[in-house]
Amino acid sequence: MIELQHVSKTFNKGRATEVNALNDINLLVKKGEYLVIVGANGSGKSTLLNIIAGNIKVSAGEIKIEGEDVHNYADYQRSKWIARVFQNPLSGTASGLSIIDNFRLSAIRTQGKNLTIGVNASFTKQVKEKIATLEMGLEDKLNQQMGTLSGGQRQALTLLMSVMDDCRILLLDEPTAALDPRSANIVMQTADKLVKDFGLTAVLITHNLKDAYTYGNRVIQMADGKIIRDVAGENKLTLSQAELFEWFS
Ligand SMILES: Nc1ncnc2c1ncn2[C@@H]1O[C@H](COP(=O)(O)OP(=O)(O)OP(=O)(O)O)[C@@H](O)[C@H]1O
Repeated sequence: MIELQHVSKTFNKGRATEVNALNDINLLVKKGEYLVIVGANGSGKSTLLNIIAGNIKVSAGEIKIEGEDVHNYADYQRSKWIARVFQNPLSGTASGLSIIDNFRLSAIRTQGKNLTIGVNASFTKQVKEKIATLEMGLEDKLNQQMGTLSGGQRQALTLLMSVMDDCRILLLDEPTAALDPRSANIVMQTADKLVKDFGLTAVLITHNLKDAYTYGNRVIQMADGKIIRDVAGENKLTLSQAELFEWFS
């Protein structure tokens, strides 16, 4: 669960370049909800995601994650709950390491000093089984360098790593913007499956009408740092693509 109360963010306060990126945002994303955020360039979508992730501090307001007040927590302190997938497939994984070493690194990051991970055969088996669910044939290439994989394969593996970490919240920041349509489809479908299978709370930023239409059970539109439209459940299902198209401007 993610809860924002009266959250505002001003960049460059007091200077000629001052921007009110977020204006008094109130938002409750319930456990298991898959929220899609749309809106024009500069409407505040990334700032909102960065504030949830802890990459930037709020100028005013409160933020709770899984019921805990994380107002002053940095991103690394929030990483036990939050996984994030960025636009650039290179950001989620280490190119020079193998697939299995990337999974080890990811597990060590969240499980701290549990050094058994590195030598544990059951860990490798577990990773292999998880990767097989992607149906990309990567389960037989655990020792292949991550840098040799396609962008779509890397994004799908990044998604898997985040759920193996036991994260409860998945932040998807235009995860398919740099991918060809086929890879983009695989990544979006993988994310959707993981959100459902693991009951994750997810937030997706997208400029893609089809993705906003197809995925998620709630959609909000941002404009000038505010949430100006918010539709969930049945009402999202009945929203037509033509109606949703209006939300992108
Ligand atoms: N670090 C920063 N310093 C100064 N201004 C910023 C900073 N980050 C964002 N802004 C400004 O805040 C406003 C909201 O930006 P934000 O990136 O959140 O919008 P967005 O909806 O994600 O846009 P896009 O769709 O183009 O990614 C914009 O006017 C932007 O220029």
